[in-house]
Amino acid sequence: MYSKLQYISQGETIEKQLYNIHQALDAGCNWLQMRFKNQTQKDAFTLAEAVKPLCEKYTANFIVNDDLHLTKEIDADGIHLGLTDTKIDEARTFLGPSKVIGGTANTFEDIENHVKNGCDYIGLGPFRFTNTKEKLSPILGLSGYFDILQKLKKNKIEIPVYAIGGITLRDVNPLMETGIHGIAVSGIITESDEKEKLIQQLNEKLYANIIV
Ligand SMILES: Cc1ncc(COP(=O)(O)OP(=O)(O)O)c(N)n1
Ligand SMILES: Cc1ncsc1CCOP(=O)(O)O
Ligand SMILES: [Mg+2]
Repeated sequence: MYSKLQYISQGETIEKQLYNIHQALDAGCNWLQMRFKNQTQKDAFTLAEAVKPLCEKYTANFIVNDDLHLTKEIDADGIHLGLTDTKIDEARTFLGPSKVIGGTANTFEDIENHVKNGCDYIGLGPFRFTNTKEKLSPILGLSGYFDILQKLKKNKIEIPVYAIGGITLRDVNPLMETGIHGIAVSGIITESDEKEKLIQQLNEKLYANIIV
């Protein structure tokens, strides 16, 4: 089963990224998306080369944001692609069946298309405004998730959906009630002074109804 908590990395330098990633893994994250925007290919590769063994050490899934060639070159576990990034079907052809491919969605139709094109999970958002990303799609709010998840159920479309965008601890219960699989967060973990405690609290809520 896909982990219910994804950590999306932050940091403007290789050092800051590595620090944030290491801290998040050490505090208990087991799904990492390396998001290193506006960088040279060389720096992105250098960071990915350091992140790969770290994720292996912590047995965390290593997902690369945006960069198809880097995903293949570094042999990451997968990639996350947005609505204006490489198309999901092209990525599937390029990466093969074993890599995880995630796709961003803002509407039910986005999810329908992604599923048709071989996507493995959806990042649905934004839930609310966030400073972590520029040029946000329309904010969904709780009612947006509720409507889209209801439509998925009605149309018998099954794919893990992650809520994303400005999510805090107290949003987890109401979001999970809409039928999402989990959450993808960046700011709350990066900025927390008590990461281990926060991740434990998030996981308690995310896995509350799972019987092992
Ligand atoms: C899990 C998850 N969901 C959505 C996004 C956003 O992807 P995208 O729209 O391509 O924006 P950037 O992250 O590339 O700025 C994501 N990264 N992860
Ligand atoms: C990458 C991305 N895509 C939509 S919102 C977002 C940022 C999520 O980060 P945060 O949890 O800090 O709002
Ligand atoms: Mg993108």
